[in-house]
Amino acid sequence: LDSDGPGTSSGRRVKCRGRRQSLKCNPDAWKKQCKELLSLIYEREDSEPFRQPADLLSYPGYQEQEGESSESVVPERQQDSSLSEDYQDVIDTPVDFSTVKETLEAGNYGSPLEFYKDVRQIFNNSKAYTSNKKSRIYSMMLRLSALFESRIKNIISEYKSAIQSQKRRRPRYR
Ligand SMILES: COCCNC(=O)N1CCN(C(=O)c2ccc(C)o2)CC1
Repeated sequence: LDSDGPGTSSGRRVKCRGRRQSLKCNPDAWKKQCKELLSLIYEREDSEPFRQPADLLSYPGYQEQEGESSESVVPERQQDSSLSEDYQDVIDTPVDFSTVKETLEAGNYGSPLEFYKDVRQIFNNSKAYTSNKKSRIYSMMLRLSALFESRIKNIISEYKSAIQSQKRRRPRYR
């Protein structure tokens, strides 16, 4: 954590003086940060397969994209678009970004850790479902997961330090 100016000469980290509104101290800052991260994810084409619940009945196109060439290569899963039953067999907790977005906007996440858990489930489902590490959707998931992990770790560490500084500070009498 970077020092916060003169108050740190004694080596004590003075982090959350004065108003709670400053970014480092506000234990609610994570909500806006997660909304911004979600917008960034939606801007990426890589998120397209993960914005709606998996349903290959409406997206048979994915099976063509799995094979290298267009000839009758057996696509990753069944030849017909029955992936959705198969998908439900394989994946116990289906989740996609539309449900994560709704939960966040409804204020139903108590912390960024709960948000993180749901988003990581999206990626783990894709890992569990893919039978070919070179599949297009799998590579989209890997790129998106790398972006997400690089951004969520600061949101979570700022949240944890804001909570910590809240515990250590003297109780303020109203
Ligand atoms: C436009 O979005 C349609 C809804 N989404 C999906 O249908 N899918 C996204 C989830 N999913 C996979 O992660 C996956 C891994 C490997 C393969 C072949 O698919 C299955 C397909």
